[in-house]
Amino acid sequence: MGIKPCIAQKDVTLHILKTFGIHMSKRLGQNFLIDSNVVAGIVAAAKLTPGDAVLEIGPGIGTLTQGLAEAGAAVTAIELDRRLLDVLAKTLAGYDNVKVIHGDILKIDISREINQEKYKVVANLPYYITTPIIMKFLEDRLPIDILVTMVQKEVAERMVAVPGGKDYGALSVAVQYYTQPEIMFLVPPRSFIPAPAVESAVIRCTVRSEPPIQVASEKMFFRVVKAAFAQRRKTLANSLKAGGLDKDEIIQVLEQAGIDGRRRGEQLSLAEFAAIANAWTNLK
Ligand SMILES: C[S@@+](CC[C@H](N)C(=O)[O-])C[C@H]1O[C@@H](n2cnc3c(N)ncnc32)[C@H](O)[C@@H]1O
Repeated sequence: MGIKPCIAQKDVTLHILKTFGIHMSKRLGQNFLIDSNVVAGIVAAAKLTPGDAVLEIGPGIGTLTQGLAEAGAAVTAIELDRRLLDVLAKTLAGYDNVKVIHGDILKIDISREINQEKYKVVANLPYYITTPIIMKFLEDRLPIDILVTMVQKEVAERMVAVPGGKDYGALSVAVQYYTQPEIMFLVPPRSFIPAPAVESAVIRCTVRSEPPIQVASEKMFFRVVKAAFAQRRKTLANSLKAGGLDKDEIIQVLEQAGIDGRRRGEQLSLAEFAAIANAWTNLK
């Protein structure tokens, strides 16, 4: 897909902001999309069919929201910046399939606002809270089937990373435990105003109906993952010690899991983390 910024959309955006006297807030991660190809790419990645319920986080001045509404989605858009509500009332006035709510996505009771059996999350996320938002949605097991979001390129790479590389970490394991993530396309800084300092990527996470591995206790699984990545250079045996096991327990756990304690967390697959967590659970 071509990703040339659309000059017309840039002019429209600047005109709207000027008309409403709005200065974009760095604190709220406001980098607005001005590239209609990127908007179309995000909408396509969400595989929308008319009537699909969509939760959009941070509609800004409504550029992506319009794309979603035109694809026939029933959009619920949550925006924190009160100043943008008047703008959105204007830019989205022609759509009866959009509901805008003023609120903080990390505090709002989402299931009250979007009372659907299944919905999709589509967003150009504020980068300062990308990971907490995605993790909250997944951990809370909201009834989401697809999550399509713009994130920093580095974050996207960490989400899809496989064992052995420098990008593989606790975020990779958690995202891959709950979903099948795919990087859809990269987005250059010039597709936004103001242009961010970093490159971006659109990622699609298809939520799994079942985890890819069997864990006796999810809490224990994530405890092991956290301990293994707390200090990346430590061997697994040392990480487990720091995670709360004594020497004998470590020997037992690793033996039962069939894993060499001299390996490091960054080399372990989800199945191997699960084997350690299950062996640890059996100790108790
Ligand atoms: C990167 S901009 C994207 C704007 C628009 N969707 C676009 O693509 O042009 C992020 C948006 O999220 C909003 N926002 C920031 N923090 C938020 C929060 N905690 N809850 C809801 N919206 C938030 C910002 O005000 C801004 O409108």
